[in-house]
Amino acid sequence: MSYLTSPDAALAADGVSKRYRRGGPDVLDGCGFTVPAGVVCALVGPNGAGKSTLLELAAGLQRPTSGSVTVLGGPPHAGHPKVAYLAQHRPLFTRFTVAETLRLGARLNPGNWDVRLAERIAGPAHFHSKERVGNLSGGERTRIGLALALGKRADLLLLDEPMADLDVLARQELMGLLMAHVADTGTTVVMSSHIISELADTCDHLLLLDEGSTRLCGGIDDVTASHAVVTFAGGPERLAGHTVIESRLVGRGTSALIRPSGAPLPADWEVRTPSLDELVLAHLGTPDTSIPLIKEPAA
Ligand SMILES: Nc1ncnc2c1ncn2[C@@H]1O[C@H](COP(=O)(O)OP(=O)(O)OP(=O)(O)O)[C@@H](O)[C@H]1O
Repeated sequence: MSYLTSPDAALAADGVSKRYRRGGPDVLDGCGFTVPAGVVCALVGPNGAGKSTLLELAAGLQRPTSGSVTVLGGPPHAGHPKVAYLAQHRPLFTRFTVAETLRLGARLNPGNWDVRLAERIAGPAHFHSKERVGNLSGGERTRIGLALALGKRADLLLLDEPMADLDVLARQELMGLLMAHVADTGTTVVMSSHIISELADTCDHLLLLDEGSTRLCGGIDDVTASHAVVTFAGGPERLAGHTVIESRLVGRGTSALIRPSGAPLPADWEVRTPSLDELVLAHLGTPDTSIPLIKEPAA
């Protein structure tokens, strides 16, 4: 499947494969999608699906084995002035103090550094300025990483599990700051996470990876509206003609998550739109990747 790179795309991949070593497995395998500018995109998928690899390709820290990645209309490269990347392992200079780390952020982004936002996230209200980064906890390092990423005033924020090791209050505070920043600036965000319910509240776009391929990509409202949870009396043979993502017997009836064929559904069926959780779980439980599940980008 070919994905045309729209001029409005913040991030696009076309036939991207990635193999880390010769003879090794394809971590990404012909992956294609478009993330439009201005969206907050949830990047989801099981462990090992290739989410971090994809973000590293977009950040220019890895190169695809084949295919192409486009970032803000051009090729990705490390140190892109308009792209900020929060890596999963939060690489920071451990001997630096917190204050030195924020000063480095300012120095690396001359004329383009939001000192107020960076200080709000990781300033004196949170850290003693002489605290060494190497002594901080995982959640505290995440806070510093987010300060560096958001302070950069980037057009594209690539965030690898940004809330993973934060406590509940910090999560609420930093997600709130991130969303306010996005509302103010229109920054595009691609954010991986395993906590789908949290993403449902904050993201408007979905990119679902499984075994290195795109399973679903599109606006969350569009993607959920193109599916239905249906419940009816009788067996699964009544689902013929629809694309069945998941089905199970309930009592004497059937409950299923389907992509309706377009024909009117029988009047005796109960029908509702799935939640994002239901949709993602059902797709990840479906091994058949040949079903055309991906929403094509608009021409
Ligand atoms: N530098 C590397 N060298 C070799 N293999 C790698 C490297 N980085 C990742 N991999 C492999 O690529 C696969 C995908 O890893 P990746 O970290 O991209 O997945 P992920 O979807 O982010 O997983 P998780 O949800 O667990 O963070 C894994 O099997 C991993 O072992």
